[in-house]
Amino acid sequence: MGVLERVNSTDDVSALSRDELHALAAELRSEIIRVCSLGGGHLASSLGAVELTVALHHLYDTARDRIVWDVGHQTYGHKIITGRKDRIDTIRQPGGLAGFTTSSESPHDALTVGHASTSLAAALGMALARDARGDDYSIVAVIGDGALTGGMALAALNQIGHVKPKMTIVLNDNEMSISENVGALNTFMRSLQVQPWLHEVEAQGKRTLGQISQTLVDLGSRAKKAARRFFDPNSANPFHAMGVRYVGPIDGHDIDQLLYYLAHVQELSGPTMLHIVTKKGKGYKIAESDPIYWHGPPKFDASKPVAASKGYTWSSAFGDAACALSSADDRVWVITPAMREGSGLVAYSQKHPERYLDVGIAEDVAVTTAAGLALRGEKPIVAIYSTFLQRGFDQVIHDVCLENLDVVFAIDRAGLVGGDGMTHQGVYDLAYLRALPNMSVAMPKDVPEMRAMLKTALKLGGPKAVRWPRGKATPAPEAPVAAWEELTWGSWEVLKEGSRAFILALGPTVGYALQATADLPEVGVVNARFVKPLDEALLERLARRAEVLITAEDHVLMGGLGSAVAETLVDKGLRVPLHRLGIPDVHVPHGDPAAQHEAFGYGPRALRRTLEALGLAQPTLL
Ligand SMILES: CC(=O)c1sc(CCOP(=O)(O)OP(=O)(O)O)c(C)[n+]1Cc1cnc(C)nc1N
Ligand SMILES: [Mg+2]
Repeated sequence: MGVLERVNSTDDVSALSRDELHALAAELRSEIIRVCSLGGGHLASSLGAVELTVALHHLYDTARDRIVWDVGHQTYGHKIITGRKDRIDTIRQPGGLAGFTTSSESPHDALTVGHASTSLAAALGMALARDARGDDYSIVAVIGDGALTGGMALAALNQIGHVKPKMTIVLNDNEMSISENVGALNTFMRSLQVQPWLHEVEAQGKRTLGQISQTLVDLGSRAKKAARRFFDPNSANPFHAMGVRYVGPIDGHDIDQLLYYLAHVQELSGPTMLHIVTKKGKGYKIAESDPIYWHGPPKFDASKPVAASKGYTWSSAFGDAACALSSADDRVWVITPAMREGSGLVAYSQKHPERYLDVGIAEDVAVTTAAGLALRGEKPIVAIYSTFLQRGFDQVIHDVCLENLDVVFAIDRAGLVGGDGMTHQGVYDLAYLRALPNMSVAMPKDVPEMRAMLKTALKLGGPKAVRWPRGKATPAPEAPVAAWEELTWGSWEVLKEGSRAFILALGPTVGYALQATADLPEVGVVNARFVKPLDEALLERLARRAEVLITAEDHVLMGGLGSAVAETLVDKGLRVPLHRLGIPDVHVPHGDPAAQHEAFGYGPRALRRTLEALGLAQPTLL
């Protein structure tokens, strides 16, 4: 029987011998590969955190002590050994385990996460609560080098260094975000990592000295640090400077080292950062060699893993459009907050490196850097997921809209996103952007319209958001920017006339509406492609003719297209009945977006049922 079979609780992990811990790590690694091969998932990050996971669960009672994982995507091993091994095959599947730590799922999950850089502030709060109550449980925040580029993390570190609560911060440094990590801290961390050979000499020296006396080992270590500071005062460690004790870097795949340092650090007062160096994808050659693709692969054949093409997606279309727009106008820049691959910008970053900027996981910095560029006459495009734009919302108001600057927001993953679930749904941006003076928001039905919207937005200037969903797109023939359509900003298009009713559709629901009404000449379909400004003149004409209007959107109802239409009808005193379809006031978990669209009433079959219920279509027997 393998060790993992005997692990049914974290108490079991605490009781394991060193050899059994090593065996458990190997079995966890195989299990993570197997699970991700079945349904996809965050493979490389979880593989890189295996030894750390085993060491933490051996040392800490995680039902009581708090392990605060940043992002929480690297926790497949954590989930397996905290009582969820029998359900781990369901991870990210409809009704299955979440892909990130989720407090409702297990007492071992300290909090619900998915967005980066929150762990340090959350851990600080937990430490304050613990100390205020006179409790003595341990708090360990685990933050990746990518997540540490987030402003929240650095601001929290500043506070932690000031308040000095007893806590451990494990910096899991694998030199990767999703792409290669960026920034000065990343460069500094590289300087801390001396060449492997020097590491080996040092380790050998420690082993030899250790056979004589541990005190000598400690003395040697202190002498090394003193010498480093003496010969190179600039090696002043920023973490030290922020009042956080720094220890490391150590090998994050060496369980013995991890146990030794974690146990010692645990005894120290105040906050201590333990810097561990790991390899993203550790133990799975193909993931080690390509941690970018294997950060979050779709399902694959574990016996012969190959990186599969994701096909032509909306992100591909945007990447191509950005390349063309930047070639046509040398004032066009593209800024991404650490989502080069996800936003389809690999080719762009190679073709226009001089006008490409990856600011790290720092959406606020992305937005305000764009504002700075626009203030000097450039034409920046902020390429950003809908969910992550939430991190730069104040900057959109304060730094872009107030000055009415020429910044285009190219918003990817607008709508329900599937496996990433609750923390990543892109379903609020219409509501929060629509409210901003000077901002406008559009959503194309297809790639030519995406191109037209981006071109027109850049030409008109001012803050403009163009949003599109996750997933496949229908390619359009290549064409020079000069040949791309220029739109009348704020104009809708009637795709299908109707004598009795109209569906005002947006993005994916345009296709759904055409599908649901193909045999219904009395029901028209409008591509309501601008949510701000609405096409008020057309809306008024439709409202005066129709028996009923229906809005259908892959967005929360509160504040979306349907709200905008309702407000306008009321303001204009138009009494036509309005039927709004979209996401109700709930957090939507991971699942299959198409099935969720049907469940929320705006998929093609659900739309048809609504038309039947409104007497606009014959009820079907099915
Ligand atoms: C899952 C997800 O959405 C991830 S995982 C990840 C890289 C994290 O790098 P880190 O070094 O912290 O961890 P590593 O993968 O182990 O190297 C990013 C940028 N994202 C997207 C992202 C972007 N922006 C924000 C605010 N949160 C998230 N989660
Ligand atoms: Mg990393």
